[in-house]
Amino acid sequence: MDQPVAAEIVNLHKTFKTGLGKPVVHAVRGIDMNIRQGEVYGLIGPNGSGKSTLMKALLGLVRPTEGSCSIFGRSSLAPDSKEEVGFLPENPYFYKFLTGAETVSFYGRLCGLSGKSLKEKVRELLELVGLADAADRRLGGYSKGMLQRIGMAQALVQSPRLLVLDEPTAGVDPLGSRDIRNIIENLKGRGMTVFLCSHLLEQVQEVCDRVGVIFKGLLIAEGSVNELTRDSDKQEILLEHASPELMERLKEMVKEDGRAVWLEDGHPRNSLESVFLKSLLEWKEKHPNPEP
Ligand SMILES: Nc1ncnc2c1ncn2[C@@H]1O[C@H](COP(=O)(O)OP(=O)(O)OP(=O)(O)O)[C@@H](O)[C@H]1O
Repeated sequence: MDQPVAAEIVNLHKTFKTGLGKPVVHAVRGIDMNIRQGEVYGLIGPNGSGKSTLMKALLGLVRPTEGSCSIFGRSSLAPDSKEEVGFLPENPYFYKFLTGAETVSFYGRLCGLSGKSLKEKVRELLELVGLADAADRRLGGYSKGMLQRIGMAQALVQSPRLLVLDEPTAGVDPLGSRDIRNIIENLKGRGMTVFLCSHLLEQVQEVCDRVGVIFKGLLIAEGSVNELTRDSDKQEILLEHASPELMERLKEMVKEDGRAVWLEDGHPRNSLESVFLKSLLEWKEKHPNPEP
């Protein structure tokens, strides 16, 4: 049975006027989409395809030209719909002179937290995003990946049930991206619904349960990662240490059956990103205390 819906987008259209006598821009052209409770949904699409506009409409930051958006059954245009949602924008701005702890505390106060509960929340979130050790360092000295993680802590400060992330790993190196993916997986394990957009397809593939593909304001494909990536016309057999003779025999058998058979160069490929991460992890294991 399908999970209950966390966010619903119905026949969403958004056009922008760009000036007197100039043509309007159709950023989103009639999108229907559901984000189910507890899932990680990834929206992918090239630059200018309408991802941010759709997210902003869902967050009630832009008013639909036509159609509607709702979060846990409440219209996105209603102020109380914001109570359940945390947002990390594409290029968040933070005060560089504040420390990590002060930053999260600042956003916590804006959300009405104070005293012991605020202190406890700040500690818990810095722990969750892996910045407990950097809590008292100023943001001016944080890396891009650390800033994105502080951004996630900020988005989580009011304990939302839906987390919306606009390009959470943009400009972050593969190690930093992996940290962010781990946080998303951890949040999913705690029952959080996550809606993210990205053009880093491989990362979306690794972390998302379902993916929507948006192009020129239209949702042109949607499904689970398995459904979308499976080539149902073909089957792949992986053999360990197969001898050339065995390979020849197998090829002959398949040919006798009248089917096409391909033998690439014999070995399946890992993604460059997974090779890069694996090499770094192996090196770190071998060098637990590297020289600075
Ligand atoms: N405020 C605005 N005024 C006019 N046009 C806009 C406005 N916001 C977005 N657009 C246009 O709407 C279209 C979709 O933009 P949007 O930012 O939603 O795309 P995107 O997929 O998020 O792109 P990117 O990956 O580059 O962030 C683009 O043609 C953009 O120029």
